[in-house]
Amino acid sequence: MSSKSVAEQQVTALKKKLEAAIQSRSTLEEDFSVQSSLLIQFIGKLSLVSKGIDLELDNRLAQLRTLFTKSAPIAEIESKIAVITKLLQQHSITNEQNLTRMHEQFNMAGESLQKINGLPDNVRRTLRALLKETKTSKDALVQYIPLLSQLLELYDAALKAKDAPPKGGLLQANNVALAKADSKTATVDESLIERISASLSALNLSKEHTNELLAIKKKLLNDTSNEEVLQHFLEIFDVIVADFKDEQNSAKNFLTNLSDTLTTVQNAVKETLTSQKSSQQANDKINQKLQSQIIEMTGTVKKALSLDQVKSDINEKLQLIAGTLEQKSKFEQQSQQQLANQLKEMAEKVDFLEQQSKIFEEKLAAQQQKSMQDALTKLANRAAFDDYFAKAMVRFHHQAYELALVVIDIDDFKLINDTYGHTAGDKTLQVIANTIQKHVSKNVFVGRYGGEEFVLIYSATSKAELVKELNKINSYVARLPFKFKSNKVSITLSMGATHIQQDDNIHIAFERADKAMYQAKSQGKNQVVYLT
Ligand SMILES: Nc1nc2c(ncn2[C@@H]2O[C@H](COP(=O)(O)OP(=O)(O)OP(=O)(O)O)[C@@H](O)[C@H]2O)c(=O)[nH]1
Repeated sequence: MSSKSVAEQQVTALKKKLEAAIQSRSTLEEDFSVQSSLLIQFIGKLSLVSKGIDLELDNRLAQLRTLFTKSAPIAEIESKIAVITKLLQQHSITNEQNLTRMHEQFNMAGESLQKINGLPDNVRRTLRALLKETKTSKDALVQYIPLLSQLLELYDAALKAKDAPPKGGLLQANNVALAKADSKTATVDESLIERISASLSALNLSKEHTNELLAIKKKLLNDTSNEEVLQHFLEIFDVIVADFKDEQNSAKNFLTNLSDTLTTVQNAVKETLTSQKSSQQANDKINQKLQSQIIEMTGTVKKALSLDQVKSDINEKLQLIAGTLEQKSKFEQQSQQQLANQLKEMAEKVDFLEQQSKIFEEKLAAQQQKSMQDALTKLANRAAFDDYFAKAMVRFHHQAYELALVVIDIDDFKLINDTYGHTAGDKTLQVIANTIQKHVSKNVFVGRYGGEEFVLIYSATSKAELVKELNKINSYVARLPFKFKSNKVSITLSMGATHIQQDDNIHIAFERADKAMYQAKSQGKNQVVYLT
């Protein structure tokens, strides 16, 4: 074959390759254009979805779209995508946080609604189902929208039920706060008054203020409008504030007296020291005078020429010395008297101070005792019980002994309050407290735990003895001749008892005794239940 035909063949082959290359490039370009337009569409949709969420994200997506339309270099497109990816990651984190917050807020709002009294049954049921459904968090915020709308509907239903006549049970507390204008006619929240009355009984004020408080409490229990209740609450606050002020003043007075007395004693000591100093100086002067008189007399004797002259000189000088000695003795007497007076004065001041300290100490001791005593029943209060029981538990864990705890609750006490009034309830509490105190064995701790609950702590009593004694107390109480509004009433107790076990702590032991007491209630009340 000639060299020309070889060249021609090569050219033809090259042409073919070129055509194939052009063909595949145009296929590639077509593919790229199809994929670019797909990507542009995708970015367009992404922009639509994320529109308004973040201005920067909006702008970046728009820029990316433009880069694709202009077929910009890949490197430029890549850097834009990196920025957008970062922004999207941040949004994903924020979204997670929002989701958690929304979940919590939703549940809180639902639970708040659940707590409202008097919610209609259907609303309560739907709410319970709704809250059950949202117990676990949703995957997207958008899923909360229908749930929120349901919750709003329930709130709406609750509000409508509240407005519906009669029985203002629902949202009653809000009513009281909101409708000042209606306060003259709104129903009085009796449970609130009962709670306040019970808390007032636990206050330890001075006798005078306790009487004032009792008078207001009496009025409070007869109040028929919220306005009166509010007025009496204000009066109660005034009495409490006045009592605090008195207490503060009495402590302040004592401290002022103490400070005055100390200042006086300090001054007296200072004066004594000064007068001692000045009397020392005066004494020195007299001694010097005496010394010079004696020296002078010795000189005169030496210089004297005749015995008569000596006699008369000595006589004269002795008189002078006697005078000075008399002066000295008078002066010494005077300063001793002065010193004795000053010491007496000081002793009186110290006595006075001692008396004052004693009074204050007694007052402090009484105050401390009061703070550990329940004002109504005069039994040990909750704080005293906590203290006593904690110490008993420490002793028990150091060396085990028969330590038992009893929780007592008066049966159907609310009924006494509701039927015969709070004052009758208070009286009942006092009588029952006295009866328990009177019939428990020696060395048993008796306290009022709060409300109509009492606690006993036994330190060396077996189960059999304990249950026997509790049953005895129960029957004493049941036989008490209560009479309210000429009705004979019998009051009973439910008691829960337990002995402390080696691996008990305060809470476990108390819970067991409390559980035993509730068991006594559920088994029909008026009985003792012992749990091991
Ligand atoms: N008078 C008066 N009542 C009090 C005092 N402390 C608590 N209460 C009332 O005691 C009552 C306790 O009632 P509930 O806890 O319902 O129990 P209950 O009526 O005894 O019923 P059970 O325990 O089931 O037998 C409430 O009415 C309280 O207001 C108080 O110091 N004085």
